[in-house]
Amino acid sequence: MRTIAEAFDSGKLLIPYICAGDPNLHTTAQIIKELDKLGAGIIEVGMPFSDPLADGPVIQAASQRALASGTTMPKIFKMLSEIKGLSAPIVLMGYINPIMKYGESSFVRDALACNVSGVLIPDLPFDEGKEFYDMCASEGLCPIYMVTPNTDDERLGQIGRVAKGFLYCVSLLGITGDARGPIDEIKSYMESVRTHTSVPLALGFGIDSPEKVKAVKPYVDGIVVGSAIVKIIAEKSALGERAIKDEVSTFVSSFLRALREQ
Ligand SMILES: O=P(O)(O)OC[C@@H](O)[C@@H](O)c1c[nH]c2ccccc12
Repeated sequence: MRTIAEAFDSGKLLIPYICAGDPNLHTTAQIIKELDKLGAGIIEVGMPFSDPLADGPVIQAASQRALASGTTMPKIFKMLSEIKGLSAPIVLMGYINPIMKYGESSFVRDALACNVSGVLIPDLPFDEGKEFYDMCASEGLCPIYMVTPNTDDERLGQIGRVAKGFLYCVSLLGITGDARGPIDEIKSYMESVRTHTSVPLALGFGIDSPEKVKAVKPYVDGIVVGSAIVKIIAEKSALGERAIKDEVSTFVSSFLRALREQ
């Protein structure tokens, strides 16, 4: 498996997000392997939570389905530990409550044991989470920080200096799956973030078509696509694992083509 830095060295990355356990963990493992095979640069794996406040209706519903199918953190770790030979690094996305319940240091230890490269916690701001994030960084698990179009220069500077792996630039003030993203001023937004950090910049929220990929790719190093993929998984769920995998594959391939086309 590559490191996050090695992944970005290979070019601009597509970073698909899926929710672990939606519709079940066996299917999640198959989708992860398929995304890796297609050329996903990094794979963001969400840990379902009952109250996912940064998420829009599509990912909220996925979280509910995943919890209903019996998904827990130990089972997610087990699923990840059984996948061999991935080249895309895995970033775990989750809310702080379940991580605290699991135990912060156990979480870091178990994530590293199944080769997780980074962790993204939308409800733990970098200053409040300093102790936890420092522990992650010193153990070799990249804390992935988020910035938004209204993060001021002082804070951008503070975050930019300590950022590890990549910086997650939220494309608008909103929640996941917001089709209005990204904001019109995307060029100046990304240029301004870039003056504050040396790590690669990934843009996410509301990027739901190959056209949007083409529009933003000059300014970014990576593009996160979540709700658009999760929607397909939901739509194909009743048809079974094979149908989900095929449909996700076709869809993600069109995004990869848009990213790679000159
Ligand atoms: O769903 P979108 O709009 O494509 O945005 C990516 C997003 O899903 C993924 O990165 C993510 C899922 N849940 C989150 C919570 C906070 C931040 C980011 C996320």
